[in-house]
Amino acid sequence: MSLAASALAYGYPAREIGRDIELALQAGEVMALLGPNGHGKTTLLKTMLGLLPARGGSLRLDGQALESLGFGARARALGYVPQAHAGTFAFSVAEMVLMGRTAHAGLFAAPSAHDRTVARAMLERLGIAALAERPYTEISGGERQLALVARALAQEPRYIILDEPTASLDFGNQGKVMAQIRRLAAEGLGVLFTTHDPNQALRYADRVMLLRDGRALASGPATALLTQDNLVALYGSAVEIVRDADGRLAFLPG
Ligand SMILES: Nc1ncnc2c1ncn2[C@@H]1O[C@H](COP(=O)(O)OP(=O)(O)OP(=O)(O)O)[C@@H](O)[C@H]1O
Repeated sequence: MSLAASALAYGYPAREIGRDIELALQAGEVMALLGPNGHGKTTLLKTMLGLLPARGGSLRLDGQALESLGFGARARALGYVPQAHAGTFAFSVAEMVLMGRTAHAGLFAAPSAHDRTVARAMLERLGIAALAERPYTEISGGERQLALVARALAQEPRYIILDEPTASLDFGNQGKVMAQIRRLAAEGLGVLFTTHDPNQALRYADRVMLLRDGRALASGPATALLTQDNLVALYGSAVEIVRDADGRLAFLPG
């Protein structure tokens, strides 16, 4: 069971962003994608989700060509947490999360009691049940981010792809969301997330891909690849390293 890219080239109609991507996200594992701003992380995620057409190579979802699957089959399998955005329509947070169930119920079907139970459980899981009746447009950026994670979980996907899931979260909520990510993998989901924090990748990811200029500088076990030399090569700037008495590492920029 995997979401796999082979010789993948990706980008926009008028512009290639990256190529030669070999990636197989297995069920039950957490993979982090790291790279400098503007080097193709979001574009690669959208391509893996089938939201942007691949420019070359292949994508397979549990062995089947991604493009051969209908929208519904893809939506049931792949959950997406985009970067938090302001949102335009004043749906309540509960309604927003319930929309995650449309992959199961169909766009025009009324949500069932089960759909409502799942959506409610995900609000509680993310600690935002108290926001259920608030308009999505009137909650904070971090609260929106938690609601987007709850919506993707309400979909009950087999793989979940998160674009900077902790970017606007406070310290406590960063830990909560990352703990959820590990829990989802323990429950059998494949999890792929982008982050600008190598420490987060080191702590929570099994494997990492280091993306520079749209290509993989390296891909493999997080503990083996997250080294000072690799991070200097990835970001093109100085990286400091600190080590505690037990030998645990942390990276600092500059
Ligand atoms: N719709 C688009 N059409 C054409 N080019 C785009 C489009 N969206 C993004 N780009 C370009 O694609 C490149 C990669 O952008 P992308 O958003 O994938 O980078 P990223 O690594 O996710 O960046 P960040 O860490 O800043 O979020 C950038 O040069 C960006 O300007």
